Amino acid sequence: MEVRPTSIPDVLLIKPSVFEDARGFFKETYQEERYHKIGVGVQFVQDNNSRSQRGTLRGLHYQLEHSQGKLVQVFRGEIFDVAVDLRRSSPTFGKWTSAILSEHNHLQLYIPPGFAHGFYVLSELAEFSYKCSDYYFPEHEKTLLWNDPQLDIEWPITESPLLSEKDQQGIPFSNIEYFD
Ligand SMILES: Cc1cn([C@H]2C[C@H](O)[C@@H](COP(=O)(O)OP(=O)(O)O[C@H]3O[C@H](C)C(=O)[C@H](O)[C@H]3O)O2)c(=O)[nH]c1=O
Repeated sequence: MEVRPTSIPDVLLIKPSVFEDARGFFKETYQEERYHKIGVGVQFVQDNNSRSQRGTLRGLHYQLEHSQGKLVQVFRGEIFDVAVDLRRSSPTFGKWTSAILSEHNHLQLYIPPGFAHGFYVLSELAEFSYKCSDYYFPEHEKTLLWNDPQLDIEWPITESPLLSEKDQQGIPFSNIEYFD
């Protein structure tokens, strides 16, 4: 297992050990003791899975109350994954970091509570799977505008993305509620 730094210290890029043989491969996608040791300091309580077609952009979402830490990964396809630091007291407040996660690189991104999260699908199809450290509370969910000019996220977008109704009406960074 390898842990790689990202441009935001608390966001970790993790490469699990992958054991390949003539049948295919095996990897542990989560192991509490080992992940706590490398800094994944949360207890996960919910697993999610979404499937998206090429050009889909989901995000940028966060729960202001019941903020969720997330361990995200892709089991099919490839995505451009983004985390935005919304913790006002953080030295990287308002900064974003990204990673290409794919079925081939096996990379996982750990995003602690206090961040907005989203991704853009680069492959024909993306099977996205992630662990959350708190439950889903739709009443507390917020959507940060994915293409907010102040954040200036460098999405590798080739055409206008496929967005949900909710994501089309994201709130600009200057108007959202942040974490202390
Ligand atoms: C997130 C969630 C959604 N849902 C239901 C609510 C809707 O009926 C349906 C689709 O929800 P939504 O359009 O919010 O799904 P995404 O756009 O993939 O949302 C996720 O997108 C970004 C990438 C995230 O990081 C968040 O985990 C999450 O907000 O699933 C549930 O029942 N439980 C849940 O935990």
